[in-house]
Amino acid sequence: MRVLNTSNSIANTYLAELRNVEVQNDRLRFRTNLQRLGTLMAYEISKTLHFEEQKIQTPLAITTEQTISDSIVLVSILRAAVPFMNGFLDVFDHSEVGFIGAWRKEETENIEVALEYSAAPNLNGKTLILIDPMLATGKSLVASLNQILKNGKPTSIHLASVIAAPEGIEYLKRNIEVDHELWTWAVDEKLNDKSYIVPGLGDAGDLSFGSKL
Ligand SMILES: O=P(O)(O)OC[C@H]1O[C@H](OP(=O)(O)OP(=O)(O)O)[C@H](O)[C@@H]1O
Ligand SMILES: O=c1cc[nH]c(=O)[nH]1
Ligand SMILES: [Mg+2]
Repeated sequence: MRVLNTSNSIANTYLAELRNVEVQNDRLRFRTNLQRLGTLMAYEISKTLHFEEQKIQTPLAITTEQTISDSIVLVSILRAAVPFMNGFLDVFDHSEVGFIGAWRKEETENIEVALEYSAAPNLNGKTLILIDPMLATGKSLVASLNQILKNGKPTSIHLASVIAAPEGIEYLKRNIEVDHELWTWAVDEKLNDKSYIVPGLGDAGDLSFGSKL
């Protein structure tokens, strides 16, 4: 697991604004901060990918650069992952993109996750980045990963989160057998009796897009 928010950087300011109940009134800022954290995390992940030398003709001469050789597939878990995913897509602009519709059926200590929509490309030989900003119980992420792996065998798997609860991290350890790397900006204290992350930030989907029926 890589927790990125361990040193001072502008990411702390974005995260602070995301958590701040007053700043949260500005939905555009909330989505923008998720997107910025997606951009910065994508940059950090890029440092762990594979590179190959590419010959480039500039207007003046031929030179070489090391460019990423991975075929990246971004898969985002609706809804809350959409703004966070947009940051990844800004960085990995040639990626293929998939979506999974997962939602927590009732918000209790023992939530169940419903999977209703799945659209993703073939994953054989690809680098999969599965994106969901909130890792609470971990059930959405595990159910989505199991679903998406029906599309093939990626070469590597990155799970991208903004805030993770210790309970969710444990759940991933117990329920994901394939090799993967979990990335997060913060590990919070715990879950409450409705399986919300504390201190967390509230409901990321509602804060991004409004409440649902
Ligand atoms: O780790 P878990 O306990 O599964 O919780 C995390 C999930 O909860 C939220 O989804 P939600 O069901 O609220 O849907 P939304 O994104 O549409 O709001 C969030 O977007 C994650 O997908
Ligand atoms: O704290 C939480 C837990 C799940 N989903 C959210 O959006 N927030
Ligand atoms: Mg929600």
